[in-house]
Amino acid sequence: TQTTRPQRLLAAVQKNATRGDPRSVVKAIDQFCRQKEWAMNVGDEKGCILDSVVTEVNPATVLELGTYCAYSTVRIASLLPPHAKLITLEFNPHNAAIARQVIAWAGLGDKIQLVEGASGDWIPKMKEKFAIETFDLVFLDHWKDRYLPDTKLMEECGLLRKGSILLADNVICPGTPDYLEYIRNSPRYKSQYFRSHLEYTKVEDGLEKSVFLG
Ligand SMILES: O=C(NCCNC(=O)c1cc(-c2ccc(F)cc2)cc(O)c1O)c1cc(O)ncn1
Ligand SMILES: [Mg+2]
Repeated sequence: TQTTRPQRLLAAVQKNATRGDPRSVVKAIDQFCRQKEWAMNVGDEKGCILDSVVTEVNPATVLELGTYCAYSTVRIASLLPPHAKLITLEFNPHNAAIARQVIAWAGLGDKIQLVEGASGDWIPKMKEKFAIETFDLVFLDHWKDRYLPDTKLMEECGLLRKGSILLADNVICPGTPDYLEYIRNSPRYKSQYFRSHLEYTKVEDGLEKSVFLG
């Protein structure tokens, strides 16, 4: 029977990446997406911007919304300090199953907790379920119409502290107009746009980095 794109992406990781070497997993996925099939990973160009933000923030707690095949999950976790924790939420059970295997191949199982379900359901449970106070860094890369409601929900649930960083993918393509409007005009955030391109293409896209001012 026909395989899915996430299954073919996982096969490329298992074929071309070295077990326990997260950067080789990232490289294998980028090669697959450039040479074989496009997939909606943040990619290598925006990935370099993501790397620079992660190393600058040096977060102890990270929340990723939208795991997909765990490309950015592995990319972020490979840069975290020893006892840091990354929680990643994925709605789609098939994607989650593939992501778990990519994370395992990278050898990052002890840094990453993958949670299956809808972000709107899980965000209010974060504190009690995962003994989290606040997140130092949030990477938004899930459904584009969930960025704004989930950001408001994180504020309401006290998951952001003065200095928490939100980094949002795809603010141009596919686009998150309501989120951009809110975050750029809210007195509670200081925002900065990093211009780039949609993964593996020449189409404009970018990342929006926002500091929560408390
Ligand atoms: O997270 C869930 N989907 C992936 C979100 N990510 C995207 O949709 C996404 C899309 C694109 C993209 C860009 C151009 C184009 F022509 C087609 C797709 C790029 C990206 O970089 C993304 O991140 C999800 C699934 C589900 O069933 N329920 C809840 N959430
Ligand atoms: Mg994206």
